Amino acid sequence: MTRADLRRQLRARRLALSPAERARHARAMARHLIHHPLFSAARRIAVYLPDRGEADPGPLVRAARAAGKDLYLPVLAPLHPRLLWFVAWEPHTPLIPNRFGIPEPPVRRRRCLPARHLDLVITPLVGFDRRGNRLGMGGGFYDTTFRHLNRHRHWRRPHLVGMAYAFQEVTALPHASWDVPLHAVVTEQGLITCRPHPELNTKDCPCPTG
Ligand SMILES: Nc1nc2c(c(=O)[nH]1)N(C=O)[C@@H](CNc1ccc(C(=O)N[C@@H](CCC(=O)O)C(=O)O)cc1)CN2
Ligand SMILES: Nc1ncnc2c1ncn2[C@@H]1O[C@H](COP(=O)(O)OP(=O)(O)OP(=O)(O)O)[C@@H](O)[C@H]1O
Repeated sequence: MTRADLRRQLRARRLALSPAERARHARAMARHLIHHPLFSAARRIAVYLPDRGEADPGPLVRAARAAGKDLYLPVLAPLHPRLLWFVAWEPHTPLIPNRFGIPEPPVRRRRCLPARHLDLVITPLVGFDRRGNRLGMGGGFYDTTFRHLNRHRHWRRPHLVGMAYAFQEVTALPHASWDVPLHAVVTEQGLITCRPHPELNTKDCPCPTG
């Protein structure tokens, strides 16, 4: 099966969930994450606004606000085809649809945070495997934005955690040189800590520069 076929199939399955199932799974995902050190240790957390059947970070967002965390949303960087900026998101922040129709806050320089200053990034995804390979919407946005995690082995932040339904897991996704592996994936069934290929395992090994 090609990547495009796999995307189509998994996206259709996501869209077929009922609103009640979607809401129940979203609450379970939040429960699994808020009891995990990845969440408790994080102060600056990026989330996303769910689009066309994506897992809903809503309950997690409410818990994060209650816990006093700072929240950020991805914004398509102007003048760059594949880069995301992260902009502060408070309850009153106005939102404007981007070119894909996904709402985003307006870019104000003092509200933008460099991606490497985030502690935790909750990423949307279409498919994932247990090595942390991620199939996204095909824009290469998250890989481009967090490529420092591959290039500089001593940079551990932010932690990238995918949010997905358990049925979005596939046995193995092909790995491209620019893919930035996910640290973990949270589904309605629990939190999966990913184990990258040994030769790609840059984050769990003791590192002289780290
Ligand atoms: N909710 C959410 N926000 C997000 C992402 C995401 O995957 N989900 N992104 C993650 O990167 C970035 C936006 N990337 C996106 C890439 C493609 C499409 C999309 O709808 N593609 C169309 C075809 C594109 C076209 O022809 O214009 C499609 O697949 O139907 C949407 C978002 C930033 N924000
Ligand atoms: N570092 C890079 N160098 C060159 N091309 C890249 C790089 N990152 C991404 N791309 C391009 O972006 C395209 C989409 O990448 P990929 O299929 O991995 O996106 P995705 O992870 O599914 O999408 P997204 O992160 O936006 O949800 C690739 O086909 C490739 O052409």
